[in-house]
Amino acid sequence: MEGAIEKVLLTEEEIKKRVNELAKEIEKDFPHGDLILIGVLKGSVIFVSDLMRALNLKVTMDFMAVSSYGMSSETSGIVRILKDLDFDIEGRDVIIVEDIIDTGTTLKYLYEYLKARHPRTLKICCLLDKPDRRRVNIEGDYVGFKIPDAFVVGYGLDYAEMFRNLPYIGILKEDIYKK
Ligand SMILES: O=P(O)(O)OC[C@H]1O[C@H](OP(=O)(O)OP(=O)(O)O)[C@H](O)[C@@H]1O
Ligand SMILES: Nc1nc2[nH]cnc2c(=O)[nH]1
Repeated sequence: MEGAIEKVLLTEEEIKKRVNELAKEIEKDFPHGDLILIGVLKGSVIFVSDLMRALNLKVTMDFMAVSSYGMSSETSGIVRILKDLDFDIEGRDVIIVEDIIDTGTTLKYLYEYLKARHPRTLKICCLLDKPDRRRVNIEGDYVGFKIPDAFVVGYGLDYAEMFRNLPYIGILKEDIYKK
């Protein structure tokens, strides 16, 4: 698995430190807690688990499953909802937790979809942001790291469902996905 990685972009330690900082920013904005964190499956599963444990607040957790990349390293441009929320979010403070904003297609779609359910507040927390690749206008409220335009894996992020379990974030060698 390690042989497929061109370069380690963010180490386990760097990610941990930044996740703790993001949790502090969220605690400052929502001192009374009672937040709903919505993890976006599958990529955000490790990030949302770590973020939730770093938050010293009352939080509940829900998940949506969406997919637009499938087995590819390029977006299909079509977001498919594979699992919807279990809870009603009307009148609640909600944070969408994502692993990455790339073209922005997934988050833009999700943001509008959830906004229509009338939460009291709706924020976006994403670990990684690739601003150079943006195709639609959407930004994170809490952003872990801005990264260059390269296809990254690890810490939840996959290529064809592999590499999610790497503890760090690495740039995938081009010959793996450009075959
Ligand atoms: O900004 P975008 O260009 O839309 O890309 C971001 C999305 O791509 C990945 O999801 P993917 O469709 O690969 O599903 P996964 O989370 O199950 O890996 C990632 O988890 C984001 O949801
Ligand atoms: N694994 C992975 N998924 C993505 N989805 C959008 N951009 C990326 C990326 O760089 N890596």
